[in-house]
Amino acid sequence: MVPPLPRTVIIDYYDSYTNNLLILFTQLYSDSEVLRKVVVIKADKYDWPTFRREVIPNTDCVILSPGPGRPDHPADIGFALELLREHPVPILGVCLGHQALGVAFGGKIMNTPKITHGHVVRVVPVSPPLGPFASPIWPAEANAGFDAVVYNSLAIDPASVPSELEITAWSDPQNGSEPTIQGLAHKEFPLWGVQYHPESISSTRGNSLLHAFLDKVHEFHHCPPVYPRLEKQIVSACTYRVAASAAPTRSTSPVPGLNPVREKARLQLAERRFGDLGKERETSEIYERVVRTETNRVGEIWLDGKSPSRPTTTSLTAPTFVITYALSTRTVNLYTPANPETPAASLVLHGGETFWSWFNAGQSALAEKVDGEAGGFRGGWVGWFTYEMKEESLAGYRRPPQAVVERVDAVWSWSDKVLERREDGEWIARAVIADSGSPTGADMLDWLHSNGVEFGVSAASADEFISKAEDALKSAPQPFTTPTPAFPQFRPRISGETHMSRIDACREAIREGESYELNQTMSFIATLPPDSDRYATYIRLRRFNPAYYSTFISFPGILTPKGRGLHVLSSSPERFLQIIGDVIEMRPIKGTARRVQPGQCVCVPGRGCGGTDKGSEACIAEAKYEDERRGKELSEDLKERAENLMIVDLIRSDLLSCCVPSTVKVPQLIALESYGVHNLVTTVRGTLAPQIGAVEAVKRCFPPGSMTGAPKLRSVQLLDDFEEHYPRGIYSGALGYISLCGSADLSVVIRTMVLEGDQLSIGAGGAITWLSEREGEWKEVLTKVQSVVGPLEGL
Ligand SMILES: C=C(O[C@@H]1C=C(C(=O)O)C=C[C@H]1O)C(=O)O
Ligand SMILES: NC(=O)CC[C@H](N)C(=O)O
Repeated sequence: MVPPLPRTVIIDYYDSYTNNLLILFTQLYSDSEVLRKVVVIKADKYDWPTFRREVIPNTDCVILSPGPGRPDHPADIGFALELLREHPVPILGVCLGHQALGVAFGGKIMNTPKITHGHVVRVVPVSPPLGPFASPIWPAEANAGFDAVVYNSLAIDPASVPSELEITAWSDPQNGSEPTIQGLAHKEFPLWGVQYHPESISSTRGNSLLHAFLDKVHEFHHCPPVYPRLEKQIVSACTYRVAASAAPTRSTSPVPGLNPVREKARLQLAERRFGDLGKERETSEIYERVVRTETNRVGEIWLDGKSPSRPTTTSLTAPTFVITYALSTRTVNLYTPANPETPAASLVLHGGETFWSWFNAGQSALAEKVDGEAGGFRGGWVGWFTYEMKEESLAGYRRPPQAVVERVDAVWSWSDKVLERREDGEWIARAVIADSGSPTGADMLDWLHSNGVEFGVSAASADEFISKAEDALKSAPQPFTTPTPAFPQFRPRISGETHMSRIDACREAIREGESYELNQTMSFIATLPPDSDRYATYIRLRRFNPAYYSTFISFPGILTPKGRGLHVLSSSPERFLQIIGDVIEMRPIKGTARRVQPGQCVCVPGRGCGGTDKGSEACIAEAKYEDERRGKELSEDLKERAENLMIVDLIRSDLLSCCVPSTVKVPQLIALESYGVHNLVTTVRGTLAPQIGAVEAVKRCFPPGSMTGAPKLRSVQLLDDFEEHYPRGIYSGALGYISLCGSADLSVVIRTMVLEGDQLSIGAGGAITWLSEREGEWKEVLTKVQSVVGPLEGL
């Protein structure tokens, strides 16, 4: 029987897996019960005297989360040792929390004999069973051993286990190394710890462990029929409880207390489908005719999505204004077509406002005014958040010394008119019509409005656009004549040796327990020769390396520290986050292997053509065989699978911060997808909690976990240092659309050329784990860059 749910405080040591514990709760209780009774609180939210005075009397049990660092470092573990020694309520420690239990009573920390992150090990409870494994709730058959995932560099030294504690489980020596302690229990008090991660997607018996713990908690409190609600002030300290903290910020209307008056200004979504018209046409030609000829625009956008084997929707549009944001001065600049090189207006954000909250409130207000079918890009925002926007999204982030130069840290442009090409080739013209006036009602909208910006166009203007699109589709095809010049040769910004020494530093940090995985990156640079056409360069890119998120975005007027003009030529294969209706999906990629290129001969003497008859049937068959072999090898590689699993668990936890807890699921775990390179891809999906706007959801998951490593916060801070605070910029950020209706689709910005002035750059990196080899990782970086820009200078 499942006991009534006690009030549970989960203390989060800034781990990226903590929220996943909520999933275990939802396997035993309903979402609404979990939302009422379980809170996640950051470890530094309270000091010990305050926690003891205000939280302890209002909680029935505590869970200590996993985390980076060591339980014998007060900076990492806060007041946990005092709490454990005083044990006013039952406590369950997970990984770092478990290690803290050992240390609190005198145990010592050592490096585990085999540092392992993201691997499944066999955990074997001692016999006769003790602690949780002796509970009547715990399935007896699991005492023969069960599979669980571990993420640890450190462990309690078995020789140091204090006499008050007993070991409840070991890792199976058949795991290939000396057994390590996997469970501890206090002999007298209800204090338990597990070294493994019961909440990982690939662990078994997670909810049995939680059930056994809660049963113990219930017994400790003499089995009351029901537990009280959590106090308000504890609830408001909770970090995942979406409804509490997601209310739009500082919206200036409606007036509280009044029935909301249905505002006059509404936005209609109009569409015109063209059936078979122009289905056979080249997208580039229509783009040139419809978008590039537009005069009232600040740039051009081609959300291309040119995947060879996975059809995607394409959107073409000429944005009518663009806003940029600079973190260092907290300034928003507005550029309009009247003078695309000088901001028409600037605004400094004040107080607790961030660009995220300001944008979210504006977009949420817009979404409320939309009439028409949601889903996909219906007009609205296209742009990106650079990696540096983590400064305003990541709770606990220690800001670097402010950059002297004012960078362009976020860019979002607006489009009312979009020409879409559906997956099946059909063209659709879309327009946002505002015949009843432009909406206001949030700071962002009011500011834009006061600077002459209108959302939506008149019905007449929409008709004009539809006719223009129709004319283009009906026009006589003209062959593409723009020459597509070769890419300039890129060179690494730092040497391979330097990158590899940073890899060593990453591994050292992992050895010390500071991180489980670090996505270390660097950049490659080139100068675009004068007279080069960036559009033509993009055309070359989409031929050379078509990808699911292929994109061309160009703002010639924006001023960057490297010169005027900011352009993105992207061939990212990776989805960061998609929202359709209330379904949110993320698709992290981890695990990359080189493919056999079309026409490449990989035959060796005795196989295929033996290297003597390139292009022959035997040669082609061997190339196919070798390509598949590389894919299979990647899928079965334990190191690559572990890298992927680590990010999957992190992404689940990110989604739990904005979704209804029980809805966060992994429909596809570690699948092979092969486009320009072979990749391992996982799909994680959930239902967005009510009141969470699209921008807020992006913020809660930003920066993309596959570009940081895990745990996210500590890994990001370490990488900042290792990468010497060189800004990653658009690379590693998120790029795509946020439709005014609330749908969104953003890629993780990888495999992408960024052009600022005439300076081109492309970033690349890879996940470093304890098992990484510096040469292999360096090669992986080169593989990724070469898949986009071809041969590199001097390499
Ligand atoms: C860091 C990059 O890629 C990331 C790292 C990957 C990996 O380690 O296998 C795969 C895809 C991306 O999430 C990059 O392409 O620059
Ligand atoms: N996952 C964890 O909690 C890790 C704990 C500790 N930092 C270690 O590496 O062992």
